[in-house]
Amino acid sequence: MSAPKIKLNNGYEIPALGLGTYLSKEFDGYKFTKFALENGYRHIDTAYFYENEDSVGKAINEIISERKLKREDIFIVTKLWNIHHAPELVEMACRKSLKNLNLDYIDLYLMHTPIGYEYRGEDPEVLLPKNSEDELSFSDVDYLDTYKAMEKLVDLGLVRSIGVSNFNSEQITRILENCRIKPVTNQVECNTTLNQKKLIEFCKARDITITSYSPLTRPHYYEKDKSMPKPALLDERVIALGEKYGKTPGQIVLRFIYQLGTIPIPKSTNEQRIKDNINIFDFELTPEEMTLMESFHTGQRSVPFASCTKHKYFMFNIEF
Ligand SMILES: NC(=O)C1=CN([C@@H]2O[C@H](COP(=O)(O)OP(=O)(O)OC[C@H]3O[C@@H](n4cnc5c(N)ncnc54)[C@H](OP(=O)(O)O)[C@@H]3O)[C@@H](O)[C@H]2O)C=CC1
Ligand SMILES: O=C1CO[C@H](CO)[C@@H](O)[C@@H]1O
Repeated sequence: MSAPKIKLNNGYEIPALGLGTYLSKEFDGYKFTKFALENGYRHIDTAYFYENEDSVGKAINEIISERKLKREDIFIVTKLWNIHHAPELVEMACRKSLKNLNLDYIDLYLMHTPIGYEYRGEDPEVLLPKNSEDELSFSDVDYLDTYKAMEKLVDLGLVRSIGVSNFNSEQITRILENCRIKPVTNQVECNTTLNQKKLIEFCKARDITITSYSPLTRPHYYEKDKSMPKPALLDERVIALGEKYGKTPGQIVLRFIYQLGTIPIPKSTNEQRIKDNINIFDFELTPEEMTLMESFHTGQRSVPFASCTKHKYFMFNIEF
């Protein structure tokens, strides 16, 4: 099965579900990206920070050279990391991602967060720089300046679309009031525990899509630590809905995230689950079932960026 496509505000189309790749490193990043592309996925989410752009790119290039897909069939998303926010670093960082991916353009380049970290140069490169108190060492680069440098990447043809990730409504407004090229998406955590109804409505009114990360509420986190948000796929009512539709609980959750009007990017390195996770476009939850799925909302985050709360651009201080 493949995902339908959603039109972006710049005319390009994004497949309505993608493969997440955080923690799918090296051979896994390669093997499961390739498997996903062979099984209907056309949208892959990676990031410079994940250190797997090379593995993901290897899978994409093999699929193209084996003539299974063409480059234009695949929508590849990667992200500018927080150490590269200074405007003079943005083009270099993008070119590094392109080199890692071994591609000549990126479909969608996102600013990973509005928060900049200290840049310590290339040798050695430090992705999570710490100060003497062992806290993250921030930079105070204005994300608007970073965004304007990203706009130039579109002019250069290095990226087709740009967007943001982990931005709140005020930060989105500030970008919209000052940008030349609108962001096409805001990639944020969105799942049953944090269903983002207000941010979805806010972005929709401005023709910005929401891409939903951690759409399954990170079941592997809850398994290890019961203080983490509980994934709805463990709930007996969701299991019962799965039985009704002949779907797994994970498919019910992903269908809910899709029916909220967002683009889920579930991560999996399990062949059966990779196939299942995209097989959600042949059934529909009723309004009553959507209400049930909404009842799991508590607002608790799986990815709270707790080490960034002291930064002036910390994004989760306001309601949405
Ligand atoms: N922009 C940002 O700041 C962020 C972006 N992301 C992106 O979003 C992607 C997805 O989010 P992520 O945090 O990985 O969390 P997810 O909610 O996608 O959860 C991934 C976990 O769920 C398991 N899983 C996958 N499918 C199923 C299923 N059908 N039923 C039960 N368990 C399942 C996986 O195990 P298994 O592999 O064994 O199937 C894995 O352990 C990331 O990989 C990344 O690409 C994530 C966080 C932050
Ligand atoms: O993309 C990401 C994956 O998850 C990490 C946390 O576990 C985040 O820090 C990062 O933004």
